Amino acid sequence: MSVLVTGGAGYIGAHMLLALKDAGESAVALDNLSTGARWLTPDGIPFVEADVGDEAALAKVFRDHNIGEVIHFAGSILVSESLRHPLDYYQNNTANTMTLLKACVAAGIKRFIFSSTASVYGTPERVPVSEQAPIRSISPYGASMSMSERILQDAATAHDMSYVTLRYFNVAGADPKGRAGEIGKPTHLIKAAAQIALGLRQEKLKIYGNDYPTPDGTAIRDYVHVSDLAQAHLAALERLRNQGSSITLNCGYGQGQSVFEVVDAFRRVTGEAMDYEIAPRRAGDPPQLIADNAAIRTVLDWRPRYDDIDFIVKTAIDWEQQVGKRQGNAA
Ligand SMILES: NC(=O)c1ccc[n+]([C@@H]2O[C@H](COP(=O)([O-])OP(=O)(O)OC[C@H]3O[C@@H](n4cnc5c(N)ncnc54)[C@H](O)[C@@H]3O)[C@@H](O)[C@H]2O)c1
Ligand SMILES: O=c1ccn([C@@H]2O[C@H](COP(=O)(O)OP(=O)(O)O[C@H]3O[C@H](CO)[C@@H](O)[C@H](O)[C@H]3O)[C@@H](O)[C@H]2O)c(=O)[nH]1
Repeated sequence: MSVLVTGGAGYIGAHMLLALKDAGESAVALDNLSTGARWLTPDGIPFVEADVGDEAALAKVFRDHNIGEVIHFAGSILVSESLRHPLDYYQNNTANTMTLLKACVAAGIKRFIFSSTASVYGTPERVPVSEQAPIRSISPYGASMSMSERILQDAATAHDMSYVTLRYFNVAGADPKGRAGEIGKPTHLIKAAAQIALGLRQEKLKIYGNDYPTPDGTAIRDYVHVSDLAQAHLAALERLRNQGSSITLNCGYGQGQSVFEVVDAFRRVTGEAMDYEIAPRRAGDPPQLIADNAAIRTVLDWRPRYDDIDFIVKTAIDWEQQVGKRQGNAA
């Protein structure tokens, strides 16, 4: 049996494929290459170029490959973009997830892992935020994902499917062996800062807001290394295979860094201070998101290996250096 990884040519999906491959699992990647790239997927893993909104294409994948489980990463991920294009976000994250679930039910898939997000909490009343906190998204992105969570829950209950929904906090860094990393537009803080630190972009880092109600005025996030996140999915898979019940879990380290603290980590890692400028707050950004991760540590026995902001920053820089070279070679 193989694991179907949707969004397998994307940032987190590619790391998941590496983790599956390293664990000796058989996997199939599916991606429409809207933000992902075929070259990011590891060698030896079958790749299907298709859209998760295409029910016929999905039925064919389930027919052609012996799929036992689905891990669903395909989607649109940017909070600020979702405010400008809400309908695209509801289409890609909610409607297309529903199509994927219909295809799974038709194919008799019994185990499903869903990539959700801390954005479902909106602006939490207190941090660390637990899974029991109210769902109060403040962006179409967050709302599109919380709706998918609910659709998955209802479909699973009715169709004898079990699932793990993982609410990721801010995923960052790159494979420590340099086999994968984040590609595409540098909108995420750590990717943007890594490019600036390497001189790949001749501009100052923009810090979106220094007037948040946080100790240094900049927004706080719980940055989780992408390889630790991939390991959490392997543990989730094991839970489902051992007949564990469906569950929704936060995936973050339980500690936050402000934007200034991330800038400081870059200084420690590179030995040079980074030039920055203060810009207005970015719409849709909550002041603080930090995970209460007690549940995932207990239920999945998740033991992060890379919960160190300097290590995250280092792997992000190493990856940008490598991708910079690759693009230089391609030019
Ligand atoms: N990166 C983060 O910090 C973060 C945090 C929380 C949740 N998530 C969630 O994790 C998932 C993966 O995010 P990522 O950071 O790897 O993003 P990404 O953009 O790198 O990967 C998404 C992949 O899905 C593909 N895709 C998009 N729409 C598709 C469709 N309709 N059909 C087939 N393929 C499609 C893209 O081409 C891309 O390869 C998303 O659901 C995202 O919301 C990410
Ligand atoms: O150039 C930049 C980029 C970001 N930030 C700030 O850095 C923090 C983190 O921003 P970013 O890295 O863009 O991530 P988020 O907007 O927090 O969103 C990410 O993390 C969420 C979970 O918390 C996921 O759901 C989203 O998919 C993912 O894009 C925020 O306060 C931003 O305002 C800057 O100050 N300058």
